Amino acid sequence: MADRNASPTSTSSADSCTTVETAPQPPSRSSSAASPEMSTPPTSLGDEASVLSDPAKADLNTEMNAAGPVSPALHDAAAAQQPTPDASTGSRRPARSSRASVTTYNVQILAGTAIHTPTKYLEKHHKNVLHGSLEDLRKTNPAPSPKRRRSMKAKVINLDDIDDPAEAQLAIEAAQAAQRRNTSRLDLRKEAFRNLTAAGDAVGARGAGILSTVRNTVQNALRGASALSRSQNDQSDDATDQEEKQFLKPKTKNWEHQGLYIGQERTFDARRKESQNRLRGRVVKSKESKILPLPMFAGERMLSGDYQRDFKLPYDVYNPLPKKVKVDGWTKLSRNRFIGDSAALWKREKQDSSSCTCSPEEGCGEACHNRIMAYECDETNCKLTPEQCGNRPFAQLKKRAKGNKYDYGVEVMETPDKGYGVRAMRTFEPHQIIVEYAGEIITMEECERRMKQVYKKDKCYYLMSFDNKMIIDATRGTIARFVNHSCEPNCEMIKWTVGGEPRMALFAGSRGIMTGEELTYDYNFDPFSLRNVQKCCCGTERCRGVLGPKPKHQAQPSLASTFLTGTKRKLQEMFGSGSGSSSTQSSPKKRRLNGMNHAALTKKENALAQNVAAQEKAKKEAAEQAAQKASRENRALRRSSSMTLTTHRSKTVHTTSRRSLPSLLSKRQGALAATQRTPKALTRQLQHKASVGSLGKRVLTGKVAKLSGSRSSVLKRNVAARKDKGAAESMMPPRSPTPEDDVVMMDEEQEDETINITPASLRSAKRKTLPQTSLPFGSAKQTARRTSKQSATPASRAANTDPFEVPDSDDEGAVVEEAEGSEHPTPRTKRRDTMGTSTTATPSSAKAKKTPTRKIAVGHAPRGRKSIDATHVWEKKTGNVRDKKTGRFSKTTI
Ligand SMILES: C[S@@+](CC[C@H](N)C(=O)[O-])C[C@H]1O[C@@H](n2cnc3c(N)ncnc32)[C@H](O)[C@@H]1O
Repeated sequence: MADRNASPTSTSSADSCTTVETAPQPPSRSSSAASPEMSTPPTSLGDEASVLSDPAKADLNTEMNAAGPVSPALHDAAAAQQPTPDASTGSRRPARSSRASVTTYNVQILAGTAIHTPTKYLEKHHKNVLHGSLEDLRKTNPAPSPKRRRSMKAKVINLDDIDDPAEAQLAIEAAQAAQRRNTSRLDLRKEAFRNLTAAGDAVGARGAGILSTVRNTVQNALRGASALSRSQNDQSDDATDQEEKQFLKPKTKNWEHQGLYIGQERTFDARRKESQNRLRGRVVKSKESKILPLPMFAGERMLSGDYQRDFKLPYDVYNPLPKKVKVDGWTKLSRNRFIGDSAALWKREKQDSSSCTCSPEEGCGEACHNRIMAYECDETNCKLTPEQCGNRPFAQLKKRAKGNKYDYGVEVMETPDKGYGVRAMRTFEPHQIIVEYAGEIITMEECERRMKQVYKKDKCYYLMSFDNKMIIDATRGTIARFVNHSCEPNCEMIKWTVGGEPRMALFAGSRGIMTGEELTYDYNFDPFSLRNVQKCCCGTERCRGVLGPKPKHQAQPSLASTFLTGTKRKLQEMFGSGSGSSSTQSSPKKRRLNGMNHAALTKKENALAQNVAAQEKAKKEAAEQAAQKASRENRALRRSSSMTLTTHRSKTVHTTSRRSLPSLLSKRQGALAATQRTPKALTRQLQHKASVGSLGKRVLTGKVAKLSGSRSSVLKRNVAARKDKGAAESMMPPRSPTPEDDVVMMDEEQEDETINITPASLRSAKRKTLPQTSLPFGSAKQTARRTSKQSATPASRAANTDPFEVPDSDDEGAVVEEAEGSEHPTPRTKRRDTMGTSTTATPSSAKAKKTPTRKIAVGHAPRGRKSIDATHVWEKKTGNVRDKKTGRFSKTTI
């Protein structure tokens, strides 16, 4: 070991393999150079103690300064003094480290792939091999400051000064590393200088002058280079310090410096797609002024108009959920799946063959037929390409699902009081599709079974009624199942037909959706039983308090609906007085209401019930108001009935004018026609009217008689009575029909029709009345003729007889009628029908006979006026002029 220690000191890093040359040893020390141990330098830290214990090595000083590398000349000299292994004796090749002149390279270092931290510096290594962990070392010897480190570099470190062997080792390694850094470049320069000197020697005195100039230049350059190198070193140290500082400092967000509009041009519209914004930005960019106006002039402008703009918050500002929410017990399905019998029972309706006729310019926009009907366009029903067509929301959704999560655009979130919810991760345009509501399609029976058995303890239900009386159960379904209810929602759940199949999806409302908004829609929730009524926590201004059904739209009460609300049945419904009646029992809605009433009484302390009670109260108040209104109407009805009936009894016609009577009669016929359709309803109505008095009873008898078969007898009697008094009547001053008259008639008719009238039927009736205005007079006349010939029964003909008209024997089969309720009588064409009785008809009335529902519109003045116009047109067209006295038409001969 002693001999080995006497070998030329060279330390090598196991990892770097770079030979570090140290000062040459005096020859005396290399006396035992031939010793084989000499060529075995300490290669492991295990040898460290022996190395450091060697006095020869302990004396060794390592130069650490930048100019430290030994010149090759010196190096060569030293090499010359080095004992060479005895060729004769040395059967062994000397160790590589002993060949001081040989420079070894580490390919990893040269390639830059070397690991920076040699194993020996690693914590574990130090712990095991050295004295304690690096951490402890660091504590006892705190790292020098960068300044001190620099000064240390300039110093020659005497290893004797270092007590701690580990630190000594580190110092040596650091010195070697520093030397390595500096030598490579400087060695090249020195090499160049040496070559020049050698060249000068070679060329002799002649070229010495030139070469000395060159040498001076090189020397200067070298000096500059070394200065540069030093400054570079300093700079690199500074850069390292900077880096360290950067590393320690927490990262700052861009938006903290640049504001909420970061990356958003002035033209940015948060509701548009990124691509659209980019496109828009490119167009408008050139116009934008880069200089901001002074605030004193711009304040108002910036607060309003074009300058007011939405911004998009960076995701990490609004995202309070850094972690993805994991929902237990949710099996994700991405499309509908039939369960049990549902597949067999499902009626696959063929999609209507209607196709849109949009042009590429229109691009299936708002006016697209398919869009209006909530049909998705595809190649079978739209001739545009997918790129041109703007009505393929489900296809769009499919494409989005393949993109990243921001394309998909929704994520589950946790709400404070509603459990999970769904939030937008992007903006959505108004009415843009967001996510499909898909799940298991089950039958009603299966739904009931699941409710009773599987979900009986659940508080959240994911059931939604679907097409074909089926239910979508999204307990296993898409993320749409988590969308919560709101009384003022920002989305809508809409059923679409896609490729002939119905599908449900959530669409953005008319306001669009901003990034980060919670998505909601109105559940219009049917709780099935009071036990399921849930308190609503939507927190909106118009919150209904419970997850209950939507209140019916409070439309402006039309004249017809006003009368509808006045009927007995409606009143009974509202007051619930007829709770024992079959009609009340049969209505599930009413059953629910009654149930809710009962529960509200029993659960006094329950806040939920209070809400329900409040709703009930509001409903009752509304009903009371309606009742008051109805009683006013009833009074009017009584007055009017008694007036009309009085005239009948006393056989004096002094309350109806010549003009109004026919219309009155035709209205009665309308009522009669209605009674034929709904005898039960009439009976109820008559029972109600019976309470009016004895006169009412007469009417009641009469009407019941009609029901039993002799429906026209009463009218005939009345007509006869009127005929008797025709002359007297014609003398009477004509009385314009009062609103009360109209009320009576409308009420009668409405009451008769009540059972069958729905808002839809009203609408359809309205629609049916409209075309008459555009009906060509001639065709109407023909229709009327046809109608009178084909459908008029003797009874109806009798009923239609105008008591004030003298039958005209000349015009056989003509139909004559006066516009009902018209203030201006329509010129009448009077024809005798085959039975010898005359009927009246206008274009409109002719049609009315075909469509009895039009009786609802009896008494509308505009119809009369329009008929007049039509007659005039006909007169003009045909050249026939009506004789006002006879009412006949004759050809004008001018
Ligand atoms: C279809 S789930 C919606 C997702 C549900 N929040 C969850 O955590 O799974 C319907 C249930 O959510 C709750 N919910 C939805 N909207 C609510 C609201 N506005 N107020 C209170 N609860 C609500 C009710 O419990 C309801 O039965």
